[in-house]
Amino acid sequence: MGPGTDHLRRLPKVELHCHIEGAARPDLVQRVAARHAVDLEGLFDDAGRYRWHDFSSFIRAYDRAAGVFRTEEDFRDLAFDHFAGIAAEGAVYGEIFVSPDHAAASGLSWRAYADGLAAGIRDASAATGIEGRMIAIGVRHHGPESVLAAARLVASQPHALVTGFGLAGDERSHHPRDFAPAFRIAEEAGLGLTVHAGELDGPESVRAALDHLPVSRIGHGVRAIEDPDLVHRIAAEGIVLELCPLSNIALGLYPDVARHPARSLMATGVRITVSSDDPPYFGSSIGTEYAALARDQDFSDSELVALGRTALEAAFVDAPTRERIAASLRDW
Ligand SMILES: Nc1ncnc2[nH]cnc12
Ligand SMILES: [Zn+2]
Repeated sequence: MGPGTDHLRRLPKVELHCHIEGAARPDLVQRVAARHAVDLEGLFDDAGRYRWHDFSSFIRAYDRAAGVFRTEEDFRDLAFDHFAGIAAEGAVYGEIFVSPDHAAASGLSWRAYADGLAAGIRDASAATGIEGRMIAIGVRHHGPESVLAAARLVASQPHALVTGFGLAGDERSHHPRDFAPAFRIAEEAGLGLTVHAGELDGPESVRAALDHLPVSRIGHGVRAIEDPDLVHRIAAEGIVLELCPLSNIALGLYPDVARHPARSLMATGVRITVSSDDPPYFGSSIGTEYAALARDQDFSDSELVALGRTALEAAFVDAPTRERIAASLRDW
């Protein structure tokens, strides 16, 4: 990261968009696989990185690595590793996407899966002071029925640290209106709402999501930049974008950080935040996202802290916790 690394490391950060299964580092996956004698042949390349080359092969590797985690303790270890890691990079608050579908694929109940992850968050909080919450997601390419079942499950079994509901997976499958019933259930359960859009598909996908789903945030949303009217609408409605620049570059949306639309979106009045998405897959981390914007888009310290402030305003967290963390950003 070069000069100023320690300074940037200490700058307080807030992360809204990280998939917990996508945060599983290869060495942790190997350790947990050894517990259960799982064969990992072909999952990693010679340098020990996940092997994938496009969104579909990324999802296949992701699902295979996620399937290694089988017990409540495995998920505790995964959440602890993630939250302790981002705290070491200066994060003071983080949200993770968690997945009822992946819980089921691992042979765990939703309750055991969420309790395991919550134990990891609480242990990391005790060790570092970081706060964390979970957003349950439905997987879009598993279809509307699956997402509806996920919403019903999460709404019928509330968990103190599960404060949001969202939709991830392949944006090119199904129309947002097909998921409106699931979002209505999550909304009635009092959960914060977000949807992945404008990542694998263009601005029309973001517009359809806003037209049909009662969300306050969009996961990515970056390709809204291709439609000035839509950018204006997003700014006017105060919708917060969960930008993930290094993920976008890894998936080939933009050639490099300098040409990522983060600053352009901010300049139009859109409320932006930055996150790592799936760190070991995309060579990202919350710290390197901030450092990349500082280095390649000239974000000043106060602009970087403002990203965290926006993220905290948009966070799916109770008011006292939000206020306590906001105070730590003000003090910096
Ligand atoms: N970048 C991404 N886009 C959509 N769904 C995902 N699930 C995990 N990472 C994702
Ligand atoms: Zn994502």
